[in-house]
Amino acid sequence: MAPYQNMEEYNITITNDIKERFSKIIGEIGEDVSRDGLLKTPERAAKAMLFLTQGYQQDAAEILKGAMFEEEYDDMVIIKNIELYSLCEHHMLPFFGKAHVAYIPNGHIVGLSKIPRIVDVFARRLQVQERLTHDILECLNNTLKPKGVAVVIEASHMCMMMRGVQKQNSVTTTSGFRGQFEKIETRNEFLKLIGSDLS
Ligand SMILES: Nc1nc2c(ncn2[C@@H]2O[C@H](COP(=O)(O)OP(=O)(O)OP(=O)(O)O)[C@@H](O)[C@H]2O)c(=O)[nH]1
Ligand SMILES: [Zn+2]
Repeated sequence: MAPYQNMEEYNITITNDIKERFSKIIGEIGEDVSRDGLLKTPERAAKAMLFLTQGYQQDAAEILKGAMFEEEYDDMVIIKNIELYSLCEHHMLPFFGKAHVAYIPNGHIVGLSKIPRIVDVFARRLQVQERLTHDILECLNNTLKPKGVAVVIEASHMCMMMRGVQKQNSVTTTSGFRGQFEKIETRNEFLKLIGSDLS
C-alpha cells in the first residue's frame, strides 16, 4: 500500500495491472485480443477476479464485533443453507455449495446477517474447503466466544467436474465442531436439524 495515495488509486492500479496480464493470457491461448467481443474482456475479468477475492481486504472478526449483543439465550442458533462461492487454491476454479453454521451463545448473540457475511469473507479468497471450514469456525469461536460452534460445508468443485477426474455428482462434506458440539448428542441434534446424513 505504501506507494499509493489512497485506496482508490491502489484499486485502479491493481485493476489495470491484472487487466494487462489477462490480455496477455487471452492472446497466448490463441485468441485475438483486439476482436470486438474481447475488447473489454481483460478489464471485466480483472474486476471479476478482484470481486471474487475481496475477502483479502476484509476483517471477519471486525464484522462480527460490529453486531454482538448481550443476551441470555443459551440454546442452539442455526443458520443453514448459506450459499457460498469460492475459488480452489490449486486451479483457481470455483467450488460452490452450502454452509451450515451453528453456535450456542455464552452471554452474547450476533446479528444474524453477520454469519453469511463472514462465510463470504473467507470464501472470497483462494481456499481449500477444509481451511474455509476452519476459518469460519475459529473466527466465531475466538470472537464470539460461544459455548459451542459448528460448521458444515457441502460443496462441488469445478476442478473435479469440468477437468481432471470429471465427476459431475460428487459432493465434498467438511465439518468442524468446538465446545458443546464436541458432545455427540449436541452434534447429532445440529446434524439432524440441518438435515445432514452425517449423524
Ligand atoms: N483437499 C482438498 N483438495 C482440493 C480442494 N480443491 C481442489 N483439490 C484437489 O487438489 C488436488 C491437486 O492435486 P494435483 O495432483 O497437484 O493437481 P492435478 O494434477 O491438477 O490433479 P487432478 O485434479 O487429479 O487432475 C486435486 O486432487 C484436487 O481435487 C479442496 O478444497 N480440498
Ligand atoms: Zn482445484
